This record gives sequence, structure tokens and C-alpha cells, in this order.
Amino acid sequence: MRDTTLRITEIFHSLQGETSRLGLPTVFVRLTGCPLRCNWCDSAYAFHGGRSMELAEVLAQVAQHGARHVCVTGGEPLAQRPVHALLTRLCDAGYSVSLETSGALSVAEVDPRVSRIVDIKAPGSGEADRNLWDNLALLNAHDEIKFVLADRADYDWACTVLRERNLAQVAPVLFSPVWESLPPAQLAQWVLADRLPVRMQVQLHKILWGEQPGV
Ligand SMILES: C[S@@+](CC[C@H](N)C(=O)[O-])C[C@H]1O[C@@H](n2cnc3c(N)ncnc32)[C@H](O)[C@@H]1O
Ligand SMILES: Nc1nc2[nH]cc(C(=O)O)c2c(=O)[nH]1
Ligand code: SF4
Ligand SMILES: [Mg+2]
Repeated sequence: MRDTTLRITEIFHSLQGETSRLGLPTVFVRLTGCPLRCNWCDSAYAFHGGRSMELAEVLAQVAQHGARHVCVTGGEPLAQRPVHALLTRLCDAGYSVSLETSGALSVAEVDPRVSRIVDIKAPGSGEADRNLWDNLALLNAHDEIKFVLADRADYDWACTVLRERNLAQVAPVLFSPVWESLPPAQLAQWVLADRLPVRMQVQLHKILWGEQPGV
């Protein structure tokens, strides 16, 4: 693939449904392909297929939506090298840019203007051995660390990681339930009972529109 070509599954305009940017009108750029297989992944339709697009074409499509915020996601966006040029060009164009990443690939080369949302995969995902712990040392207060939790065992594991690695001092921490697996009210109760220094969140777009591509 040329260094200005990306494989893209979809580009759409929606409300940001996750992170501290929740509710902000945002253009999503979903890159095709992922080296992980989280067993609850809601974006498995992005594992294959997609369309080859030149960087300039991606930027033009993003611009058509007239939003201020852009979220680059996937699939795993860091699995395609030209994503770095895309992120830089989006920042240069004046967008406020966020990146959703699995935490399995290095975030070191991401443009520093980008807010990096880095998952720490819990055991329930089946991919916890892919966590690249060295990423944590690269994060700062305008990035976010996110745990997506399937059950109580995941929650207990996340609490231990949070405490032992002092994550609340590194970047804002998000706890999110796996959709239709861990009841959100249950997670809320645990977070409150344990006085955790985290932001609990539920995927807004799924409450509004259900689980489907393009929202
Ligand atoms: C689809 S992933 C794409 C970006 C990257 N591969 C990653 O895992 O962060 C975007 C976000 O959606 C979350 N996610 C995926 N499936 C989910 C589900 N069923 N319930 C809650 N969050 C989910 C992921 O944990 C991740 O934070
Ligand atoms: N509305 C909406 N917000 C999102 N935030 C992160 C998403 C993702 O799939 O990475 C996502 C998504 O798919 N839709
Ligand atoms: S890393 Fe992200 S895109 Fe890949 S399987 Fe896991 S949740 Fe899905
Ligand atoms: Mg999504």
C-alpha cells in the first residue's frame, strides 16, 4: 500500500458515543482490519473488506460533513502506517482529533495534538495478553485510558491494574460495560461503592440507535 493510501470501512457523521467527548457532533473515520479478535467486538464488520482511499479523498469526505471533531477508529487504526499522515493532516486542517486504539500497538508515533484513547483489554475480551504496557508511560492528561468490562472478574482485574499502576495519575480513566453483557447499573453501583477515580460511561449511540454500522 502506498504511504498515502488507506483501507477504509466507513466515514460517517454522528454524536460521539464514548470518551469524555461524549455527545459532541463528530465525523468518524473507520479503518479496515484488526490484528485482535476481542470476543465482544461490535465492529467485526471492519475486520475485512473496505475500500482503498487516497488521503486527499478521506480529507475531502470528512470536510463535507462540516464537523469540528474527528474520531479515527477501526478496526485497529494503528495497524495501517499511513494513519499517521492522516492524523497529522486532520490536525493541520484545524480539527480536534481523537484516536481509538486497542492498546496492542505503540502509540509513540501518533501526532501529539491527537487525543489518544487507549484500551486496556481485560481478560473477558480474550485479548489481555496483547496489552502493550509500555504505552502507558507515553500518555498524558489529554489522552484517556479505557477498560471495557464484561463481568465482575473483569471489574476486579481492572481495579487491581488501576491501583497498582496508579493510572488515575496518568490520564483520565474510563470504565465502560460491554454492551448487553454487563448491566450498566451494576457497573455504576460497583464504581460508586468503591469510590473509584474513574468516569463510568455507556455507549450513547447504541442507546439512541441500537448496535449497527454507521452511527
Ligand atoms: C471498535 S473499537 C476500535 C478501536 C480499537 N480497535 C480499540 O479496540 O480500541 C472502539 C471502542 O469500542 C469498544 N467496544 C467494542 N465493542 C464493544 C462492546 N460490545 N461494548 C462496549 N464497547 C465496545 C472498544 O473496546 C473500543 O474502546
Ligand atoms: N457514535 C459513535 N461513537 C463512537 N465512539 C467510538 C466509536 C468507535 O467505534 O470507535 C464510536 C462509534 O462507532 N459510534
Ligand atoms: S481491538 Fe478493537 S476492533 Fe479489534 S477486535 Fe478488539 S474491539 Fe474490535
Ligand atoms: Mg463503535
